Amino acid sequence: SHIQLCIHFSSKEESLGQGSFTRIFKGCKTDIRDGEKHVTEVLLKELDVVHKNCWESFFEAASLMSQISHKHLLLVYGVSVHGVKNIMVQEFVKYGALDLYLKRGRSVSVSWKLDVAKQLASALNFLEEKNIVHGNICAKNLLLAREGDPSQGSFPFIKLSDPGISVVMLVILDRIPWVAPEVLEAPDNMTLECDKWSFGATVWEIFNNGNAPLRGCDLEQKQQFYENFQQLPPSQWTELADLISQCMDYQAAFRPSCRSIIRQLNSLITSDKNRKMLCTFIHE
Ligand SMILES: N#Cc1ccc(Nc2nc(N)cc(-n3cnc(CCO)c3)n2)cc1
Repeated sequence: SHIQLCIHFSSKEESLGQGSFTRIFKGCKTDIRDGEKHVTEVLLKELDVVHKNCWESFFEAASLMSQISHKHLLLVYGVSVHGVKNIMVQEFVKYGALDLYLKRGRSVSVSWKLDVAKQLASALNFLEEKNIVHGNICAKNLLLAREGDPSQGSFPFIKLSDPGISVVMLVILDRIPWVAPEVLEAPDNMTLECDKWSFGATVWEIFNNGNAPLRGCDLEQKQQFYENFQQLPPSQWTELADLISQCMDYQAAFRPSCRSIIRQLNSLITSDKNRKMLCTFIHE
């Protein structure tokens, strides 16, 4: 059914931040259904006017997300074109982008991080089953809907955001080390395996307080990273480091399936529980 979508800026609040070539604002949308008014908080993602030529890619990202629905995929209500303004209307996710949340020094537990990684893996598994490539898996595109408080037994809840402007548009080098190396050769044949590479880089971010891998490296050094088949600095936790390096295998075909990723995450979760039990046991 055609949902009447009339967007109005509740107030043109200052930008909440930005994505690539976009600025984000908080707004609200009013739906009129069977004569009743429903006002919903929304996130307005506005494509910078200077990057208007990317509007196809911007809308491609929006339509990707609106075709499918899954609990860990961001809900995209629609798009609106006002003159030169291209705006994507998304559900407003309470705590925003995960990288900023982690950088703000929130101390979160290992089990919190593993739970987030597992939620991302299940979103990837869902996309893989539909043979849909996301193309921009990274902590900036993970949105935190619930903080979770393990002492209360509640867990975090994340939503995977739209991929944003396609990697072909962006300076591909800017996406190293999230973009799989084979994409540099052929940018338009992104495969499901590319998302597995990005999954590895994103888990690395989650376990490094949201800090971007290769932070501070210039474009030359980023290119060297791939040319020399380098790996990210491994975690002390060998099993975690193994999972990340399996995902970031330079041979796309060797990267693990989503099922294998989820299986390995489950065993990390179990060994983390055992470690905690052992610690409490020893301290008692
Ligand atoms: N302080 C604060 C605060 C900011 C934002 C939100 N909420 C929200 N909801 C969304 N649907 C998308 C995003 N979002 C954030 N950064 C990007 C660009 C990278 O994707 C997208 N943020 C909540 C709190």
